[in-house]
Amino acid sequence: MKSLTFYDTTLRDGAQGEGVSFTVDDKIKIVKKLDDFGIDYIEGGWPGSNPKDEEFFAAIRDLKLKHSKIVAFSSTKRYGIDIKDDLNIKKMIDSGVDTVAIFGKSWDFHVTDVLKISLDENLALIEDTIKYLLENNMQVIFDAEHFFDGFASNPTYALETLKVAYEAGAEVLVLCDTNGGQLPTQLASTIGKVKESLTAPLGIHAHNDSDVAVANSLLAYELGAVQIQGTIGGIGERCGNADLASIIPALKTKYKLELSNLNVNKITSLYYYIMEVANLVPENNHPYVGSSAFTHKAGMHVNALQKNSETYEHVSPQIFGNKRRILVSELSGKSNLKYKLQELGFDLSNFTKEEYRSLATKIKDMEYQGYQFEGAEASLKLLFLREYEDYHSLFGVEDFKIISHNFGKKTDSEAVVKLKVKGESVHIVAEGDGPVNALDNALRKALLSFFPSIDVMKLIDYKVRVLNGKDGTAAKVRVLIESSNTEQSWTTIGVSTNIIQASWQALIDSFEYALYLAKNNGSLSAN
Ligand SMILES: CC(=O)SCCNC(=O)CCNC(=O)[C@H](O)C(C)(C)COP(=O)(O)OP(=O)(O)OC[C@H]1O[C@@H](n2cnc3c(N)ncnc32)[C@H](O)[C@@H]1OP(=O)(O)O
Ligand SMILES: CC(=O)C(=O)O
Repeated sequence: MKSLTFYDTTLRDGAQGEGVSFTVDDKIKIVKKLDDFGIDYIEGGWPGSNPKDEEFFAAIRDLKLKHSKIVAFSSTKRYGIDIKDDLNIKKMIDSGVDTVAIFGKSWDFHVTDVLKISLDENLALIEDTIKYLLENNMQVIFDAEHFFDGFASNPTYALETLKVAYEAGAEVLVLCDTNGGQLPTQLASTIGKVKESLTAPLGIHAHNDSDVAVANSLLAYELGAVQIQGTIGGIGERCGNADLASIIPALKTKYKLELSNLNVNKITSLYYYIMEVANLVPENNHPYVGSSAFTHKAGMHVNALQKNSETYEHVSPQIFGNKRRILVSELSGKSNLKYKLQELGFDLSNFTKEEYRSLATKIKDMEYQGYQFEGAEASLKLLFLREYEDYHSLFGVEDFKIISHNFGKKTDSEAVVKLKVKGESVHIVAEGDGPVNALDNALRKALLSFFPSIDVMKLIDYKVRVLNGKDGTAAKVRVLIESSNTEQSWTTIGVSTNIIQASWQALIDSFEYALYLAKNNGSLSAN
């Protein structure tokens, strides 16, 4: 094995992360994505561990993969039994794969204190297991568990475990920083010494307990490792594994590797897909692939970026299928406003310097009051339309009232809203589970008879943030409402010391924006 290979263990070591529990279907979906991305090895699980992993290996047999090899994982054989009777080894062979990864003990302390056998007996476990798997036509990857701690404790023995594994027929020896305690300088020094006494192909499997698993993996590559193991998003036991969604982009752009088997431009979507399937919250500030990785807020930065993107981006987002985003906020100058408003579809050719300045001042004043436009682009767009364009809302708001009824343990709310639509006064009453729901129902009911297309609009998220907690129940709140139609979603904002008033503002913006979109795409079927 000479060229660099990527070994993904999201489905095995990733599944050892707290809160992660893949179904068989999840695992198969992830395999398809990893294969499409171009990962060389996908460690599917431990067939001897549980029925789910066993079922996964049965199901995966019929799946035609373009590139990836599926790997089954287990420990070396149990001490004191015939290998033919070792259920883990048997299930591994029966799993139907032709590549297996075996972890064996490389730390003398683990041999004496966990396996409770002699150092030589452990060497025999490694040798016998690998030879037996080869006799059963398997290719064997040897994971030298706790290799770095083992080398620090007893270098001769740690090296001996590698030599035995290699001589028995393992095709790559993976140096594992199982406890994740290695700092880059220690790790580099150990790999250097291993290379002085061994010419076998080496791999790296780094855990992230010291927050340097990515750095350690890149260093190992620099020092000649030909296999990098990791997980997408760095998920895994304790603090996780080396994150392939950082390692691969770094190898592509910093080390200038071709990586022609990998669809590096799909790594952003791969990351979000796996976080979704794993039911984990993606890190927006994840390097290279996070939605904030190329998001710029500071006015000075946005100004410079428009002159040359290299001023504030170390690499280009497009390489990873990510994109640049510009935020508008109290930290904006004219450059942010220009970029964002053009992106929102406005023609700014006649917009003057003074108009930019007055818009920036208005936004800064509103943010001082508690607004936050970076997360509420629909309200920002409406603000611009209302102030600078020949724009009229399709309805006017005259009044609203909320009454809450308490029936023992249950409270229902009733909203009365008065609108002006097409010159007509509309007076509607609607009920809801709470005041915001009642207002939403009343607005919807009032507008539906004039604009039936509003029917497809839904509220999908409602967030409240207290802005000055020290004022207790009199505190100012910021309400963000996310809504969607069949094609897109948008977020609107309201700020007030009255939560109902703040919600009402965000709701009004949300309905107004829905009608604006419908009018622009020709779906505003007015009666
Ligand atoms: C560093 C890593 O991440 S390695 C991967 C670890 N992953 C997992 O453990 C997840 C899957 N594990 C499981 O489902 C279960 O632990 C099983 C089915 C594998 C084993 O379950 P059990 O037979 O009940 O054993 P248990 O988990 O309690 O203990 C592990 C045994 O394996 C032995 N063992 C540990 N490592 C090795 C090894 N490399 N070679 C041989 N035996 C080993 C231990 O000494 C212990 O033996 P003991 O029962 O004589 O003390
Ligand atoms: C094999 C493995 O997962 C480890 O040593 O961390």
